[in-house]
Amino acid sequence: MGIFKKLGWFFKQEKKSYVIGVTCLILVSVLQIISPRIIGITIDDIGASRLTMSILLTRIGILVAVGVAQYLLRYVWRTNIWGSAAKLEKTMRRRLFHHFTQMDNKFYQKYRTGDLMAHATNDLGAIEGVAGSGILTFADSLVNGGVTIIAMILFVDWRLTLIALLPLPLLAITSRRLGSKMHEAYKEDQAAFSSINEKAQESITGIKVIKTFGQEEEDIADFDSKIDFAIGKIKRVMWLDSMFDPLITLIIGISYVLTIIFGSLFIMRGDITIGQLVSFIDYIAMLIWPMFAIGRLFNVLEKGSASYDRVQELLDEESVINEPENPIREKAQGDLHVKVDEFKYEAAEEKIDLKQIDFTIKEGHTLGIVGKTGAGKTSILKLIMREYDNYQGAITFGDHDIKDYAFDSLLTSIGYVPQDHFLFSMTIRDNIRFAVPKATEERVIKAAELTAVHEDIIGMPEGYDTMVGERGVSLSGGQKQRLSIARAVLVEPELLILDDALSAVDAKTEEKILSNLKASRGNKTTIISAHRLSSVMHAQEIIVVDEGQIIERGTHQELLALNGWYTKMFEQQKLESKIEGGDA
Ligand SMILES: Nc1ncnc2c1ncn2[C@@H]1O[C@H](COP(=O)(O)OP(=O)(O)OP(=O)(O)O)[C@@H](O)[C@H]1O
Repeated sequence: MGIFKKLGWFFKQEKKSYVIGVTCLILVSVLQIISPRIIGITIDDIGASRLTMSILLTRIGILVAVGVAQYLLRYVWRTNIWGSAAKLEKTMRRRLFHHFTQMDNKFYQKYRTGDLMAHATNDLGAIEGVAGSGILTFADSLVNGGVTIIAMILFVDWRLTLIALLPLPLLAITSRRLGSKMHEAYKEDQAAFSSINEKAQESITGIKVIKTFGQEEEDIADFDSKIDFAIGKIKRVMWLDSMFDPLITLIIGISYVLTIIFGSLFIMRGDITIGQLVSFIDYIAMLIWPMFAIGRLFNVLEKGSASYDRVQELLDEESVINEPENPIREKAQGDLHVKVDEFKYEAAEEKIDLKQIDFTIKEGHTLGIVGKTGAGKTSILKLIMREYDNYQGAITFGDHDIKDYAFDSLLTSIGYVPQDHFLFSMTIRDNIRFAVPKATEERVIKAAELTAVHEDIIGMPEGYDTMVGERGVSLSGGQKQRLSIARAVLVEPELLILDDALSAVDAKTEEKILSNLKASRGNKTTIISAHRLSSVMHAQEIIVVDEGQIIERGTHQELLALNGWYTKMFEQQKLESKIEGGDA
């Protein structure tokens, strides 16, 4: 029942619909007791030879009117209660999705995609169940059951009612016990479902790797073990659930036996008529559903409650990256100054991921960041994009610290092209104009030309209308990279960040893209992080990062003169491209 309290905010919000719905449910229950009563009276009238045609027709008329009224009332409660339940699902779905969009990297490291998907599907479905079938079964079991019992007392005999209901406490005791077990079992069941979801998502995404390494059998075995585990959990839920139904059948059976034995005695003693006993037996039949409803109610409520707790746990997670109270809403632009004294991904870890990083990029200039893999290049870029706040030092963009800007002001000024590019399941055109959905065709084409991908696109069967993503055309790594750059370039960002974004394009195309960018971006700033030194050669400043620190800095010429890591790499790469027959 705690879930009703947890969802109190929603029931308050939808008070009107629920009052109408539950009132109609009560009226249906009240109308329901009329038919057995009329049948009972009619049987007694037949026994006493009192039944005339006009009485019979009047009673048939009443039965029809009751039937029609029930039909209409049922329609009203259904639309009100089911309609509200759908609203709850929509509200929770939006709340959860909005929360997902607000969360930081740590959140996505903690929760896997499959787990989040399980929350957004199964759990929300179970919560909706409370507002729909939960309320229905709750009202039905209480109202229907209550009204029927009152009818039994009023129209037949209170003693017989008491006798027939003797087995009921058994139901109450068992329901209480099973309820708490069900809550725990369902929580475990949902956690197991999350882990299947995670596994399925990972296996589908990584299917190429699995196949390449011939790990299909192992992956299937792993999946099987997860399914077996989940089935064990589901079985327990079903086992607990299935305890209710036989119990209810048993209780009803005992009630029938008691009714026949004591009802016959009461007739013989002249306390009730045969017609009243017939009505009574009808009323007992009418108690079957409310009793089953109680069983289902516990199931629905415990599932809903466990799911609500799971979803609430996600909603309670707070992002550590937040906007200040009065954020700066002007567009971030100007010189970029990065001064990071120390940064660790995990405060508890000893390893320092960045230290003494200090550089300024003048507005309109280009900075190159190079260094071996794992040196800290991407980490610097992540800090500029405010993915982490827990560093010592300050990063200013224009006149303000990046932490003082509204997210929108800072992030719309930055066009970021990550190493692991991601294209959506939409047309090439929509992928390019993702951040500016209303961009004209000219702007889209210009962005594609700048990034040397236009020719590739028009060579595709449906040109810019070609679908990409999971269900679309297969693109090469280089094409994907160039589309990702086009998407960022179209925004004309104040700061364009290319994070090893040209690694899959050949040296000639890279040169073309870089010179296009240089010519088109005027006084806008660019950061290029790369392994291939030819990507950064023309930058006004290049920093060499190693183990989270800047070990060399200067222009291409200055760095060559240093005769350090940069020079060594440059010579090595020149040799490699000569061997490959390239001309970079
Ligand atoms: N989310 C994270 N949590 C903890 N450590 C991380 C995280 N991301 C990166 N690191 C660590 O920070 C260090 C620097 O990584 P970073 O990705 O910045 O290197 P990089 O120079 O961009 O490497 P590459 O050229 O291979 O992309 C690495 O030791 C890496 O393991």
